[in-house]
Amino acid sequence: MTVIALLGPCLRILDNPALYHALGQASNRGGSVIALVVEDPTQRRPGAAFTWWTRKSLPLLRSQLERLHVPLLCLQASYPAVAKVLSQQELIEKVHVNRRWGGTTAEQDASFAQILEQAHIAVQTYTAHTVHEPWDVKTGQGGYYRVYTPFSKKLLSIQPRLLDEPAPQAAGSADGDVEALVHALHASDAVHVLDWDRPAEPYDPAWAKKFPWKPGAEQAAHVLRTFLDDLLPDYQTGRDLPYEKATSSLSPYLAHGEISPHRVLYETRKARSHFRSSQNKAAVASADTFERELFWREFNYHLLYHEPDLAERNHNPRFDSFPWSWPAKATQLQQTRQAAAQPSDSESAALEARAALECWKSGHTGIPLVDAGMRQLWETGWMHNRVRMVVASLLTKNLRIHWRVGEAWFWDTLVDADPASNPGNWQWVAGTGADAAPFFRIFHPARQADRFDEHCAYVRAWVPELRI
Ligand SMILES: Cc1cc2nc3c(=O)[nH]c(=O)nc-3n(C[C@H](O)[C@H](O)[C@H](O)COP(=O)(O)OP(=O)(O)OC[C@H]3O[C@@H](n4cnc5c(N)ncnc54)[C@H](O)[C@@H]3O)c2cc1C
Repeated sequence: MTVIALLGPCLRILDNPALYHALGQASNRGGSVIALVVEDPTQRRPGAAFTWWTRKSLPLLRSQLERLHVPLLCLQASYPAVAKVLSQQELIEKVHVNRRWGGTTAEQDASFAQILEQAHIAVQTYTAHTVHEPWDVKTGQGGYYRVYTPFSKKLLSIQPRLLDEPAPQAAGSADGDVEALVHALHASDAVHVLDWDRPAEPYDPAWAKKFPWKPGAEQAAHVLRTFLDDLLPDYQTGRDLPYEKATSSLSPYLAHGEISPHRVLYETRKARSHFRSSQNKAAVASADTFERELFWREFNYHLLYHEPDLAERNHNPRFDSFPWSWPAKATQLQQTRQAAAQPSDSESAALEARAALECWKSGHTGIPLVDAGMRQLWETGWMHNRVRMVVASLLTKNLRIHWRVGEAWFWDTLVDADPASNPGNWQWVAGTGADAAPFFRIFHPARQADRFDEHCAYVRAWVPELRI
C-alpha cells in the first residue's frame, strides 16, 4: 500500500500535515510514502529569484526525506493531470495534500480530488501555509475582512491550531512503487518529471551569484532562533531602519514553506511570556509588533482566498478606470522607431513610462533611497519593508505606472515573492487594496530617508557613487 503526500507550498519535514498524516497512515498499515512537489503550469509561473531558491531547497528536502525512506518526485503538471496518473496506480490508497491558494487553484484542486475519488482513492487536505483556515475568520455578518485591524483583533480571539506534531517517523521502503509511478508519470504527455531535487546540477545563474541566502528548513530554524534570541527584544525600535539588521529575514523561508507560520507564531508567543515574566516591557511590545506583522501575512492570504485574482484585479473597483500609465513593450518601441513618424501622445506617454520604469528597475532614478532599494533587490533578491513601500509609492503615485507592473517586477526578483503578500502590499501602497494607504498618501522618498536613514548608511551601502 502506498500513500502520497502532496507537499504543496511546504518544503519542510516538521509541521507538515500532509507528510505527517501520510507517514502515520503508512506506518499503521505497513505501507510506504511517496512525496510529490508539483509546479503547476496552469497557475502563475514562479519568478526567477523564487525559482533560484526552490532549486537550492529541493535537494536539501530530498535528503531529509530520504532519512525517512520517503522518495521525492518533482513534477511539472496540472493537478488534474497528476491525479489522472495517480488514479491508475493500484497500490495508492490515499493522497494527503497541503492546500494552496490563489489563481484557479480552487477549481483545479476540486477536479484533482474528483478524479481520485472516482478511482476510490481518498483525498485529505490540510491548511499548512497559514496559521488559520481562511474561512474560519469571519466578520459578525459572516463575510470576510477587508480591513486589517478588526481582522487582527479577530485573530487574537481565535486559538490558532499550532502544529506541534512530533517529528515524523520513517516509513517502509517505497522502491518498487516509485519505479512504477515514475514509469507512469513519464508515460503521460501531460506530466514532466523534473530533476530539481538532484544536487548534481548547481543552479546559480549569473544574476544570482551575489545572493547572500542559504535556503533550506535547517537554516530557517537557525534564522528563527537567532532572531528570537538576538533581535526580537528590539524589533519595535529597529524594524523600520533599513541599514540595521533588525528584522527576522524569515520571509523567503516562510514563502517557500521551509518553516511553518505556526512555529514562528508559537515561538514568538513563548518568547513574549518570557519577556513578561522578566518584566521587559519594551521586549513585550516588540513581540506584539512582530506578531502583528505575521498577521499581515495571514490577512493577505485571507484576501487571496476570497479574491483569488488579487494579482490581476483592483480590490477596489473604483480604480478600474484610473488612468494608469502602461510602459510600452520593447516591440512597440522598435515599431515606433522604425516608422520614424512622430509618436502619438499615448505612444509618447508609453515610451516615457517605459524609460522611467527602466530607471526604476535598475536603480537609476537619481533618488537615492529608491535607487538603493532597487539595487538591494537586484543584488540580494530581497528589500527592506520600509524601502519596498517607498519604491512602490514612487512607481504608482509619482510615475503613475500601474501597480501590476511593479508587482510583476517584484514577483520576478524577490526570493520571498508571495502570491498573497506581493499583490496585497502593492495594492495597499497603490491605494487600490484592502485597508489601503489613501490615494493622497505618498511616501516622500527624501523625507523617508531623513527619518529612517538619517546618516545615509543604507544609501551609501547600495549607491556607492554618491559621495554623501
Ligand atoms: C510593495 C511590497 C511588496 C511586498 N512583497 C512581499 C512578498 O512578495 N512576500 C513577502 O513575504 N512579503 C512582501 N512584502 C512585505 C514585507 O516587505 C516583507 O514580508 C518583509 O520585508 C520581509 O522581511 P522580514 O522577514 O525580515 O520581515 P519581518 O519584519 O521580520 O516580519 C516577519 C514576517 O511577517 C510577515 N510580514 C511582515 N510585513 C508584512 C507585510 N507588510 N505583509 C505581509 N506579511 C508581512 C512576513 O512573512 C515576514 O517574514 C511586501 C511589501 C511591500 C510594501
